[in-house]
Parts: sequence; structure tokens; C-alpha cells
Amino acid sequence: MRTEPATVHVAVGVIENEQGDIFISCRHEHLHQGGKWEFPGGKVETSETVYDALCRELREECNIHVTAAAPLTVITHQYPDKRVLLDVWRVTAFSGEVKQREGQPWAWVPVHELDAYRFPDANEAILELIQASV
Ligand SMILES: Nc1nc2c([nH]c(=O)n2[C@@H]2O[C@H](COP(=O)(O)OP(=O)(O)OP(=O)(O)O)[C@@H](O)[C@H]2O)c(=O)[nH]1
Ligand SMILES: [Mg+2]
Repeated sequence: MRTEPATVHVAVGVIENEQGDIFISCRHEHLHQGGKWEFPGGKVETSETVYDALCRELREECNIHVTAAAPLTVITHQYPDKRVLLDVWRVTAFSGEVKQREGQPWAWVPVHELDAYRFPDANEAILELIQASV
């Protein structure tokens, strides 16, 4: 008998700077969807809320302390090898200077240039929402 693997619940942050550029980083090659660009974030642990996970992941991955964020969308996506539920938040206020702490290439990208980057398939709806909001 084959059992379906559980959905991976992921908190994802869309961080914008004063110019309206969006922070993205490139996933390490050896990871799931490696080599593609992503919004920072990571798995929600059982003991935490999605908002707590968002704050923890953005502190760990990009050095900021989130002070306000609003839900943007929720996406479920089935990859050939994995099912994910992306809980996407727009970070509206933070303290600290954004920097990539995990050795990934990173960039601040104007919204109209996001199309030049390759993202995981699940991200399509996120990109449409960001582009529609400028
Ligand atoms: N962070 C992030 N993950 C994404 C995005 N789009 C997307 O499909 N994912 C998928 O969500 C899953 C969780 O991401 P993750 O690898 O960042 O998790 P994590 O930071 O907790 O790392 P870990 O693997 O070391 O525990 C991965 O399978 C990844 O491919 C995105 O824009 N940002
Ligand atoms: Mg991560």
C-alpha cells in the first residue's frame, strides 16, 4: 500500500524596500527546486504559528526582524515529488538590514523585472499578485 506524503506547510515572505524592489534569493542546487529563485521562508514547525514561522525564517535567512506583515495568498501545489502549501505574507514593516545569511545568491528586483528570473512553478500566482499590485 502506498500512503501519500503529508503536505509541507511553508511560510513565505514578500519583502519590499523603499524603492518598491522585491528581495529574492536563489535556492541552493542540492535542495528541492534547486537553482530557482525564491522568496525567503521555510517550513512551519508543529509548535509555531505561521506568523511565528515567517518571523523566525526571515530572521534566520535574511537577518530582519519582522514587525508587521499581512497575508497575501495561500497556494497549494503538487510537485512530482512533493506537495506544498505556501502561506504567503507581504512584509509591511521590519527592522534591521536585509542580508542573505545562508550563502545564497540574492537580489533586490524591480517588480517589472521579476519575470526575468526562474521561480518554482508554485510561485506563478504569487508573481501575478505582486505584478497586479503595482
Ligand atoms: N522558501 C520558499 N520555498 C518555496 C518557494 N516556492 C516553493 O515552491 N517553495 C518550496 O517550499 C518548500 C520549503 O522550503 P525550504 O527549503 O525553504 O524550507 P526550510 O527553509 O524550512 O529549509 P530546510 O529544508 O532546511 O528545513 C520547498 O520544497 C520549496 O521548493 C518560495 O518562494 N520560497
Ligand atoms: Mg528556506
